[in-house]
Amino acid sequence: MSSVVDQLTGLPVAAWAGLVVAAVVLVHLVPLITDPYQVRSYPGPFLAKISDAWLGWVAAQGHRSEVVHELHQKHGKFVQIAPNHVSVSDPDALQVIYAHGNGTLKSTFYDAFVSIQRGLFNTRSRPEHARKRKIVSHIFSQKSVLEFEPYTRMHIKKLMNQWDRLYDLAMKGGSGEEGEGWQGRDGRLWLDILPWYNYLAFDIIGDLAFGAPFGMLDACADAAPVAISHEKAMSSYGETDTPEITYFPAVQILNDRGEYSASLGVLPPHWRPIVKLLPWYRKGNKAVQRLAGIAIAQVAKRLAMHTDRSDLLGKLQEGKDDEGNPMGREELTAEALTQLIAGSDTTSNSSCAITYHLAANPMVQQKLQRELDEALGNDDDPVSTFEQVKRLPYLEAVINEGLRLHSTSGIGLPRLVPEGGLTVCGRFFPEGTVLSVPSYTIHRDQDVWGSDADAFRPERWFEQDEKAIQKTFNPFSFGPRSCVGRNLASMELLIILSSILRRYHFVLEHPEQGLDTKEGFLRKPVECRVGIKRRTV
Ligand code: HEM
Repeated sequence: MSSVVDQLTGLPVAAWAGLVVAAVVLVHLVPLITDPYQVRSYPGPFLAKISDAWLGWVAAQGHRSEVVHELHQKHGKFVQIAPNHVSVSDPDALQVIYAHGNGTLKSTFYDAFVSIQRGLFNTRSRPEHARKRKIVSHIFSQKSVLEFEPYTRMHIKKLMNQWDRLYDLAMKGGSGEEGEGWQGRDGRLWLDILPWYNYLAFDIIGDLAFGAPFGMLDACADAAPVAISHEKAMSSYGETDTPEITYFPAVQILNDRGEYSASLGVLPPHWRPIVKLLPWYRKGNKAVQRLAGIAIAQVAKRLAMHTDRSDLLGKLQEGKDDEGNPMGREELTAEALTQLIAGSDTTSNSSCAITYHLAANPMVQQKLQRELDEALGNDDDPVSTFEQVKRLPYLEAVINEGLRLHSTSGIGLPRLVPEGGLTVCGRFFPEGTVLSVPSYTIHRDQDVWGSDADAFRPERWFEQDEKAIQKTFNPFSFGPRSCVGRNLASMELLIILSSILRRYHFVLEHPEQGLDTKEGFLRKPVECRVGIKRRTV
């Protein structure tokens, strides 16, 4: 043995390099030849067949949904996107891959999203998920969500006050930097609405999940308190003192974290410790730490308040599992963090994309405003109530059409085939294969949505086969891991969009440009510059 070691250590550098290259080639070619998941016959890029690096690279570029969509357009229903991963673009596959009872689990992709400890979103264990979901699901029941309405409406009012203030200044020829730069021109206030929707969504979820808003709407800035030392903050659990904090841009941190985790998560787990050393991934890893620091700082502050306020954290504290046990503080912090991540930029990016499409389609905007004026015309309060807008058909169609076309959650959410394998759309996949259905692609399926599937046209929601539409429309995913916050998300979108579209008229600043997006785990607009005119006094 020692002579083999002696011979190897005595090799020249060139021979070492040759050995490393040979080992890398072998590691990639053996699975291609032996085809343990029987996926080689599916079409897809050659690089994706031999290495996970292809999908990792595509994810890091920020347009995974579009790239996978093009592959489906070229190759059809089944596309191999990694050595053990097949993307299936068929609405029927949703019922099999994501349904209750078929035994699929979240893949190792979700390990890249863990911080503090596994939360409802990233736990891969079925019993652990069932336990958490039982505690959390009643918090998001329709009845419970209505208790959150006053907080939601209060922050929407704040956003409108800020826009009104800037509008009045703009009409006097003012301009400034608040948000991302604004100015008055041609009787309109011109600004990027994306940061404002982010301030709004973060303040709402901050208020609900941590007992106080981040104060972004007041400050007109992206800044959240972060615990400086996690270890120190964590070790003070049970004590009344709060951790030392500093301020970081939370929206930026969340974007960095999403891009990092979505790219790291598609790489094999044993590569990840090495990949994390690369500069781009190091920055993402820092974002994961800082995001955890936000939850630690906010939960510590909230618990020190000793209030009986009816919010998400209060309800999480009251929740008990089957044995009657409440969550410990670390789990509580991890779940509050889950809600911050899952419930903030999902709502803001969806609201932003929907507003973009309304500004780009003046006739649709006009029709929506007519419906809003008829339903709310006499009400002096500029912020609608859920009761007023929950059954406005055109508003609902506009929101659904925006969620369909933009697909905030657009990538195929990866699920692991269980023991015994799984048959999907007539094809058998053995245990260990990763399968996913890309929402972005099925949201553009012309057999379901018609030949104008790429257009923003809410009218289609009244025309097309409702059963096919409901089976294919997948913004909140499907089955046991579907969005637990769906009721809250729907309430927020209804109130935000009805209030804002009733009060303002929107046009695009650059109508010739499409909506530029960047995708990590979510598809996010990069910016959305519009001209706002106030419709009501
Ligand atoms: C428009 C807004 C929203 C969209 C499009 C959306 C979409 C989704 C999707 C697609 C999933 C499945 C993720 C996966 O399987 O990897 C999910 C899960 C989840 N969402 Fe949402 N969501 C939204 C708003 C919210 C809100 C407001 C909350 C709560 C504050 C929330 C909390 C969660 C949680 C905790 C999960 C994990 C559920 C589990 O695994 O049991 N979401 N969401």
